[in-house]
Amino acid sequence: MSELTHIVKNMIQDKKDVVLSVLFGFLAGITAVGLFAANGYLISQAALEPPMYVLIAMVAVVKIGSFIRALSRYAERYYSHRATFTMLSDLRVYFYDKLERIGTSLFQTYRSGDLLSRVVGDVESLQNFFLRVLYPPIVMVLVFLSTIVFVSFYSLQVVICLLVGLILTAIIMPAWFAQKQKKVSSRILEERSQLSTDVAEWFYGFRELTIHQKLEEKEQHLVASSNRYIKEQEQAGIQSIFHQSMNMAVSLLVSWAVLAIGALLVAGGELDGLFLAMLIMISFIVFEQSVPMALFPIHYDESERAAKRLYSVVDQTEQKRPLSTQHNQCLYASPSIDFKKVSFAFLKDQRSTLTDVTVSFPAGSKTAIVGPSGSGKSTLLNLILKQFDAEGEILIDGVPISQFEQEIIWEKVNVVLQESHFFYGTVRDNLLLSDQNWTDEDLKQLLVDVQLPYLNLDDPVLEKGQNLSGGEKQRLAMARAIAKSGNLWLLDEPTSSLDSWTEQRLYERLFTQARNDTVIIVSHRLAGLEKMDQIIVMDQGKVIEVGSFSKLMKEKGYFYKLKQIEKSVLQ
Ligand SMILES: Nc1ncnc2c1ncn2[C@@H]1O[C@H](COP(=O)(O)OP(=O)(O)OP(=O)(O)O)[C@@H](O)[C@H]1O
Repeated sequence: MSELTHIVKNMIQDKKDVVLSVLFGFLAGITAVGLFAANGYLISQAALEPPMYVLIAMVAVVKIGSFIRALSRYAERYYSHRATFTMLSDLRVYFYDKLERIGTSLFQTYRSGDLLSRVVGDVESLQNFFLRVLYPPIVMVLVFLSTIVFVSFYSLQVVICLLVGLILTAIIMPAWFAQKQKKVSSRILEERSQLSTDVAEWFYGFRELTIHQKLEEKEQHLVASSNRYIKEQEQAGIQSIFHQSMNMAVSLLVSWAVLAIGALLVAGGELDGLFLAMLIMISFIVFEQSVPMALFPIHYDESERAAKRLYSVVDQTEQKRPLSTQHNQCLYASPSIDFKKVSFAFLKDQRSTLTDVTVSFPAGSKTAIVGPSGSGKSTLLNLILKQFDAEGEILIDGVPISQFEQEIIWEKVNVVLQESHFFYGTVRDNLLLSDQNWTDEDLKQLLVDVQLPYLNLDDPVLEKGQNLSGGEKQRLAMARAIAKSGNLWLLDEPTSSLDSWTEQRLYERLFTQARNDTVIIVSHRLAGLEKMDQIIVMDQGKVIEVGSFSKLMKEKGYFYKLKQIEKSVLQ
């Protein structure tokens, strides 16, 4: 329930639409009852041949009633849908904001398709929360209470009959339907999430599936997933129609009961026959309010599950929120970074990716991190980006990293990771991702500087940079980092696909700009490291050597051996 309470609180911020929906819903319901009551009375009066003006006046009342009912129903739909759309849009923004904070560590727990299904599908499911769960019962109770007060002036027996009908159609039967529907609803959510996950994997892995000739097999799997989802939906559709019909049948039986009770009362002289048709008509229409209650538990259950699934993702972000933001000024200057006994494992109870790492990156220093694949180099950079929480202390300018907003760090860091994403658009669009203030002239010069003089700013870039070579992507990513005005550079093998000549030009450009900045480069290549202030050598998640190039070569340790191997391979 607590998750739905969040959503109710969220909706109450748009109080006006909520109140107007209830108000017009009540007006539409009560005018419908009044209209039918007037019709029933009119029929009975007409049989007694009253003066013409009485009939004309009553027909006029009925006409005005119909008009008010239609207008109120329209206003109710208008305000309730407006409130719903506002709620959905607020929810999307809220969840996007939360997901953005947690970043890539989200994928430790969720597959991308599942996340998509939660953020799109589950938010979509919540549209029924207001439209079918929150306000219709309020309107129903208000209309029923008003009707019962009116009917009590004519017959207490009919009041009891209506109350029994209300309890049956609005409480007992929906509760029974809910039991039956629960399993189906849960299967629908599971199948939707599975389908969404399969579709996402199919798209991401399309090329590999084609090359390994597994496309057809995967397609069949996808079709099977889709068929299961459709079948569950059909099942749910059939059940809900059945439940509505059952509820309607019971409400008609109640009307028959009103007719029988009314007839007995008229025969016994306890009720004026003039009002019998009116009471029957009232019982017909008043259950119009309770028939949709057949679907109330289904929508309630669906909304609750959707809210739970959404908030279970968000709760993670709450736990990871930084403590305070009071030190966010530190990153305006080139920062120093210190790791003190830092250990980290991606998953609990699994082997450590980093173990007792103690290392310093002084302000304005240039550091290279080298070591075999899988030794934890990229993970170390990711910890500086606050992508994950680690044990031990990470300090930026002497302040614990937990006290920095993740966004403040990202804002001030120039990053090139092993894989960079490129968006569908032009070269200009992809460069301006970092800083919108660059002029076309500056951007053209930047392309020349990163050794891409042949690219035009208006050249198209396809989704994920499909029309760019690996080396072009790396140079564009570097240009994007250069276009950003941070003082801390985190570069993870930024030139692994480049030839040595281009690589050297690129580094010249980079070091000219980053003269006073703190630079950390992860590299597999050992050439050109003489210029670095320090080299950190990692192996199996541990820092095994630290020092300048000449110091490490003199010590003839691990780095020296790596260098010898590289030399022998190149000879
Ligand atoms: N998202 C992840 N979830 C679980 N384990 C991961 C994840 N990313 C990396 N690892 C594991 O952590 C270890 C260190 O990975 P990391 O990418 O930091 O190494 P690296 O030294 O940068 O390797 P490379 O030089 O190949 O890029 C590896 O054993 C890897 O399998």
